Amino acid sequence: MGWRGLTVAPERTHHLLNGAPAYSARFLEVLKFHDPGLAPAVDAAGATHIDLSGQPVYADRFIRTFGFYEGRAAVHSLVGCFHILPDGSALSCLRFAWCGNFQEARCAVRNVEGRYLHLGVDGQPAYEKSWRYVGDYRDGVAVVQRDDGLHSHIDKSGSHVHLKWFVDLDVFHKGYARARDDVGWMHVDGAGLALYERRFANVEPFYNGQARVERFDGGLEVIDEHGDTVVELRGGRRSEFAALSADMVGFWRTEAIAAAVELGIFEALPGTTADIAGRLGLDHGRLNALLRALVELSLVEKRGTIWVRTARGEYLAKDNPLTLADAAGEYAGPLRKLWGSLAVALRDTDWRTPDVFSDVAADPLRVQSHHRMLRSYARHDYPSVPKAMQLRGDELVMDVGGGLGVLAEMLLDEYPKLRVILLDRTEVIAQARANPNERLQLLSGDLFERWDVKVDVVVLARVLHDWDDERAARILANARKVLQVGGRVFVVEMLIPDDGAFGGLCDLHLLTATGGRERTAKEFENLFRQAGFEPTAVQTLAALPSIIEGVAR
Ligand SMILES: C[S@@+](CC[C@H](N)C(=O)[O-])C[C@H]1O[C@@H](n2cnc3c(N)ncnc32)[C@H](O)[C@@H]1O
Repeated sequence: MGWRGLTVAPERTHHLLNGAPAYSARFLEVLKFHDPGLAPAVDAAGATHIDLSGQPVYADRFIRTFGFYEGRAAVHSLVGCFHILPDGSALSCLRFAWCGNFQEARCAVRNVEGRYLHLGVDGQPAYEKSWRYVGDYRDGVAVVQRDDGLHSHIDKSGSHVHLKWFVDLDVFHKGYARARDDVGWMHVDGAGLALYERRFANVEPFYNGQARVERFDGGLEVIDEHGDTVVELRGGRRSEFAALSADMVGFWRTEAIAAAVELGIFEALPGTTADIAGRLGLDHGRLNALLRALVELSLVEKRGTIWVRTARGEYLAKDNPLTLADAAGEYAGPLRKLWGSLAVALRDTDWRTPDVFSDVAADPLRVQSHHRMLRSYARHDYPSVPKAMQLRGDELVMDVGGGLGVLAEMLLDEYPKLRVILLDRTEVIAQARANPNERLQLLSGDLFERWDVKVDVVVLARVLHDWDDERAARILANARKVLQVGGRVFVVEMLIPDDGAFGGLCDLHLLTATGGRERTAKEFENLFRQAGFEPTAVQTLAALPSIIEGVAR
């Protein structure tokens, strides 16, 4: 009988053979035997591997040892983690922060810089790159996660199996992999293409052509490879009636948040109800009602008798650099009023597009608040944009409709020799002047008038989505005029997919607020071509916006 007949005794101090101790030695702990007949064991001196007779097979001791896989075992030592061969010698001189087990002649490790990669059988990196995370190989393919959190598949040489990236991803089981996009889980084929349009809360791998999936309403069903229902295993667990009712009163949330901000609740925390009521001059009972609603919205919580802001509630504090306090007022006030005309906007061909920027300009207080709101979104969404743009670093960049200059400043920080011209409306430029930077030139101007400059790069961050195709094309035509052939344009915008509903409500928001629209990558590329740009790349970022890049022809 070989090592397969040995089992770990219930006390975990030795192994059994046919129910009797396989040897006389006792250990602090033993694990299962693996090929070639060695088991991890811990004695008073440390962690080692033992043979079938319970004898340590080498003299060294480690902090921790793991089972042999493909003739190599991971060990933790004082100088780091590495693999040993059955005689206890190190596979290579490399040391890691963590080592996995060999599978299919590859092994996942994390190096001391915190980066993951795969080793080959010689213990050396199997390819040059390193990743935020890597999984084990299965049938020659592994999942890797890049720094922006998205996942894809690589082969054993580290090359991409396809160029699709997903929020979450699994290895292939019988030709299909489980994958998740922003909407939900699906199955993809070897090219990374979705097998069907539906998305689910969860999916299992395909089993003889069918897979069990959980719908977003909690229902369970078995689907075929077209995503069609074969059999329903459990009906929806959430009531569609209740879900619809909750959607219809979505404004309760908008208004409760705006009222709390207006009353200064988030500045008055932490405190007891009596403290806050006293500070803000509010009725105790009504304040309590508001605080309870804010708990339901995960914005405050009660610790003992003290109300405190939650991590989410912190974003409503007015002194938070990412404050959404201004957004709360905008959404409950003027922007909500514009939504009230949605049916008119959709139905009436002569509906007049709102001029939100002139409306904002007409109220000096709203100029401040509206642009603080945009500044918070920019601070939140743009940190990865400058690096992703991969500029040379010495260009003159024009940030058109650049607002208070958040992206411009991020660009100047990333590229110390860069110069930026920021163009925006007069009242916005006046507010932007509060943050002078000698490499930043502020220019009052109009998106639709001639821009009297020559630059190397034009950036349009969340500008085109405010306008219909005709006006977006005019802005891009202006961008083309300030560039020479070879000059580059970067559009930073959320992309909506060719199929599917993602971004649908955002699209309606733009229609009501500015008469604008969200666009697919193809729609941007068409606009680029009309304006004399050749589309060159679309980069998806972990944050909401993508970067659509073009070169002036
Ligand atoms: C949605 S904001 C984007 C701001 C900034 N780029 C960002 O991403 O945070 C649109 C910007 O376009 C500016 N804008 C709107 N109409 C304009 C016009 N006719 N001329 C110049 N700028 C304009 C607004 O003032 C605002 O700063």
